[in-house]
Amino acid sequence: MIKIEGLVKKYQHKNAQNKNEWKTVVNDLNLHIEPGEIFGLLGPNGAGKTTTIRMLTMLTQATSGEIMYNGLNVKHDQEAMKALIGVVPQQINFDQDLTVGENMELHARLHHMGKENRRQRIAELLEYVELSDRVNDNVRLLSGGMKRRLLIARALIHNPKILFLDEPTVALDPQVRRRIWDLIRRMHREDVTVLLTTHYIEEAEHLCNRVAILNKGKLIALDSPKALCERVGRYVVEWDALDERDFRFFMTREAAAEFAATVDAATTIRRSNLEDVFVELTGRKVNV
Ligand SMILES: Nc1ncnc2c1ncn2[C@@H]1O[C@H](COP(=O)(O)OP(=O)(O)OP(=O)(O)O)[C@@H](O)[C@H]1O
Repeated sequence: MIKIEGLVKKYQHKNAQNKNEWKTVVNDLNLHIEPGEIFGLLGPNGAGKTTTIRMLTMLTQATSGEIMYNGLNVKHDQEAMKALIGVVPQQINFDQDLTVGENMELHARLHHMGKENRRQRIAELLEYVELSDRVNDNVRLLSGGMKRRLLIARALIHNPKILFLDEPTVALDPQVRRRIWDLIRRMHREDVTVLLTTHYIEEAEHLCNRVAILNKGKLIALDSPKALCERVGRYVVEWDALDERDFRFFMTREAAAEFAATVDAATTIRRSNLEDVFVELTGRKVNV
């Protein structure tokens, strides 16, 4: 179980008058994530997702608040916690002069793994992410999707129980994205708790058991994707109004169809999605 209580992060920055002031980028975040969940932090650019992951993975210190993993506290048990977690960063950060196998080896040594254990685990993980045949290639030769898969393999080297992925499929094409999703689902089946950030609505809908929507550092909604969609209405009627697309939500397809029949324009009826939830809650889209 991951327990996040009253988490706050403030950064100092210069305001328009060139004076130092504090900006709160994560604002009193409270979350409990159950073992075995795939949990998504969803929000637009600048919502505070990466900063939250950085605090959870001990890359930056919280200004205040508590983070606990299975009863261990980030402030006091860093070494034990590092053994428990794996991190897939947003930036691809391999040693560019090394091969696929050497990058894995380096990481395994950082985790103080013995020689035989390293050899076995690296072979097993490269097979897992379907990169065994690239073991002797320089990492520069890998495609974007292969690099992401290798980042995942590297993060799993020490058998972590919790895996953090920051925008795991950013800039990948849809087919490659689906392959990464399969990999994440497979880890989930193998009892790894997954916490990922994304600004892809579809990713959150397909993968996550629960989603926390962040906006300007604040938690604005928390539930399963289905329950969040039901909160606004299961169906949407859309039509072209004067200079924009207008829409209304309904709980049943029948109610949506009944309303659509009264609209003096061509209408579309569709299921609601997390993008609709986001627009309803914040008045803006996730992907802008
Ligand atoms: N080291 C820093 N110093 C000052 N401000 C920062 C720092 N890191 C992040 N911020 C600010 O904190 C806010 C939240 O950034 P963060 O990267 O956590 O958002 P995000 O939701 O992950 O967005 P993205 O999808 O763009 O990564 C932004 O306004 C950003 O400019």
